[in-house]
Amino acid sequence: MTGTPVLAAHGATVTLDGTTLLAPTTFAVAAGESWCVTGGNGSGKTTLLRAFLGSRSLTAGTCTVWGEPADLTRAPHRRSVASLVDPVPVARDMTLREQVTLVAASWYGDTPETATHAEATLGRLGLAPLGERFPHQVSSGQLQLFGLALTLVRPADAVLLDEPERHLDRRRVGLLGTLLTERAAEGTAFLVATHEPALVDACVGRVELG
Ligand SMILES: Nc1ncnc2c1ncn2[C@@H]1O[C@H](COP(=O)(O)OP(=O)(O)OP(=O)(O)O)[C@@H](O)[C@H]1O
Repeated sequence: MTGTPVLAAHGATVTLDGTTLLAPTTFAVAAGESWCVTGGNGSGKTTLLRAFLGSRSLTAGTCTVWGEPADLTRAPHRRSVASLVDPVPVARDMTLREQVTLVAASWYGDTPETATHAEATLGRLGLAPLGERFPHQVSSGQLQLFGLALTLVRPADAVLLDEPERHLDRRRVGLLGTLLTERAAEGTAFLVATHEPALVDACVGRVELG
């Protein structure tokens, strides 16, 4: 790899009261690469993603974004990283379209790009026909696609996804793999914790934990 990787872990380790949450882990993800994180239940996948988010402190080693420590308090870090790791806040009284548009507007402002990105994301995830519904009026899988829409509608150098296949049928998992490949081709780095072979196949690199 030449240049600074978007995401890099060097001996990243998390222990808590003598328990190992994440064993020492080292790898690097370049711009435009999608990597998966695999391993059994409790092997540390979510812990690793949270370390890159900056919401879980390491006890040894480093997790960096563009060579800087992952730190939620730094605005450049928050600008670089989009994530669907912990549940995204959802407004009960706004439609899916309004919420996706609101997130787009927070990045693209009062420009035509806001509607363009919102509609493209809703369309790509098959949510356009459900745009006028409220969150309680869609299924679990559709709610998962909505969470992905809120994550993917914004620009990001790196996208962290924790088991994005949750509640999705085979066709939607395939769609997600395609989306990942397309967005990576535009330069975004992906780190995806998954138990889904189709998503592993869509990735160019793999970190096996446990
Ligand atoms: N707050 C906590 N206190 C103590 N142990 C924790 C805490 N959070 C997680 N753990 C432990 O850390 C380990 C790693 O958890 P983590 O959620 O990262 O695993 P995972 O690989 O994402 O698992 P899964 O596939 O089940 O989602 C587990 O053994 C878990 O029990």
